Amino acid sequence: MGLEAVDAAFVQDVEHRPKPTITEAGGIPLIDLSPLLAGPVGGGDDSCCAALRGLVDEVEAACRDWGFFQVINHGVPVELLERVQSAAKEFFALPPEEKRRVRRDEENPLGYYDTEHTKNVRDWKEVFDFVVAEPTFIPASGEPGEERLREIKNQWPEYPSQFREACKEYADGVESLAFKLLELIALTLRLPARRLNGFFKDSTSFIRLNHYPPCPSPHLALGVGRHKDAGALTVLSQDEVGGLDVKRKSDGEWVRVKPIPNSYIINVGDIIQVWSNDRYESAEHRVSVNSEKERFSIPFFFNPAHYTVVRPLEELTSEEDPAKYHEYNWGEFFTTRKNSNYKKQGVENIQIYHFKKTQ
Ligand SMILES: O=C(O)CCC(=O)C(=O)O
Ligand SMILES: [Fe+2]
Repeated sequence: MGLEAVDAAFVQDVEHRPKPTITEAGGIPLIDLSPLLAGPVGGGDDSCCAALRGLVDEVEAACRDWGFFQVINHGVPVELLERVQSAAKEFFALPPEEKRRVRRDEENPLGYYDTEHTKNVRDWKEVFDFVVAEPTFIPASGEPGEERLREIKNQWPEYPSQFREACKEYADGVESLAFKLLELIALTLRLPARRLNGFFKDSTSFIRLNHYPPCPSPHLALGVGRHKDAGALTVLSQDEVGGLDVKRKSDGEWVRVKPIPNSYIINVGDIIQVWSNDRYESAEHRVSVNSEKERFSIPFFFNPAHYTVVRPLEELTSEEDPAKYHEYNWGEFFTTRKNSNYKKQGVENIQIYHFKKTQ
């Protein structure tokens, strides 16, 4: 990033700065997905069912108590991850002018950038974003009732030469894991396994390659400021350095997610919070940086089609348990959030609680 000392734009307000010591999150559930390797979530013979039921119970408790869990035996081939990790490392090691050839701008939100703001404070990171589905459409503006669409296009760098292929193959692998998790979550809500799949037909899912360079003032800045993920689910791979902190629901303490080789970190996003009418809550999280080691991570943001109207599922609401949210259009939300993260603004950006009904 070419910055020696921390520029004021990166400095967090005192109450949001990371403490010098942090608790390791021993309690974050670790879930073994091997019962899923046998076949589709909804089908299967009786021998798989006891294991699948056990798995559904574990996922339910994790979504309810944490909004976060880690999975192993997830079925994504490790070679796909290794290939995209080395492509990301090589890309971020390129000279700034080379990376800027695929820089995002106000027109196209995809590609390289190092100027993201979370809640109006600049993040200590550089990223490369690409969408999984080609073409991907979003509303032309975040204005309510906008009918014009705009295609957002991937921008691929010339170097490293295997970058595009590695990204695309990884996207396919991690997307199939996301669908399995979605089906498991549907089962935890006592819905048919495939109840939520249709929302992802024209998905706006995207993958972000994150690079957090060593930071001279890790007690003042954050790699990503505290936030909740706006989409349905996030499937994250982090390297061995560590730095992801989750706000523990039980006591509001920030706890560090321990890196586990060849695992994924899964978190419920705002859309599942709304669909489930608050049975599950998206957990607040952030990324701390350190002065010695750079860190790489790769989240897959599993997002529905832009035209999805997000509202509590009718199966999960009743007269006694009415919808806790006003409905909203996902494309509008997504476009508004993308625009506001691009530069510092005077006001808070769009948040899910803005749609909460007053009780
Ligand atoms: O780098 C990480 O571990 C998490 C990043 C994150 O939370 C995000 O990009 O939304
Ligand atoms: Fe996040």
